[in-house]
Amino acid sequence: MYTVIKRMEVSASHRLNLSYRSKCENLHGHNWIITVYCRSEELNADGMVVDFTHIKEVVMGQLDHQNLNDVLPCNPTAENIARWICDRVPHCFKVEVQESAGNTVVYEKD
Ligand SMILES: Nc1nc2c(c(=O)[nH]1)N=C([C@H](O)[C@H](O)COP(=O)(O)OP(=O)(O)OP(=O)(O)O)CN2
Ligand SMILES: [Zn+2]
Repeated sequence: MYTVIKRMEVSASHRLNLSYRSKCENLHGHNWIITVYCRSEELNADGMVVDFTHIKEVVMGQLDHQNLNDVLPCNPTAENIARWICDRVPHCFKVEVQESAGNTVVYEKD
């Protein structure tokens, strides 16, 4: 079994739509540290599970320096960001989204 791990820093903005009053309803930014895990028993013809560059294109290409409310079709919480990435990267089984030093979400496929 091979595991590819790609870590990236995404600078972006968001505002959360919440059912309670919160400062997070206001537009603000984070430097999210995003770690993507991909796993496969087999390598492709290029000898890879998935190219690091492809993972970067999916994540950075679509999220970096964007307003995540304009990109995700749902509330851009760390949980939804993690799921959104996992659904788009080939062979991805886990995504960690660290919003700040003390706040991290992990999404894993069943
Ligand atoms: N489960 C989640 N909780 C919260 C999320 C989230 O995505 N998932 N997101 C937010 C907001 O993005 C908010 O901007 C977080 O702001 P922050 O200042 O980091 O939050 P805290 O004050 O709780 O963090 P400290 O590290 O304690 O300063 C809020 N919640
Ligand atoms: Zn936030």
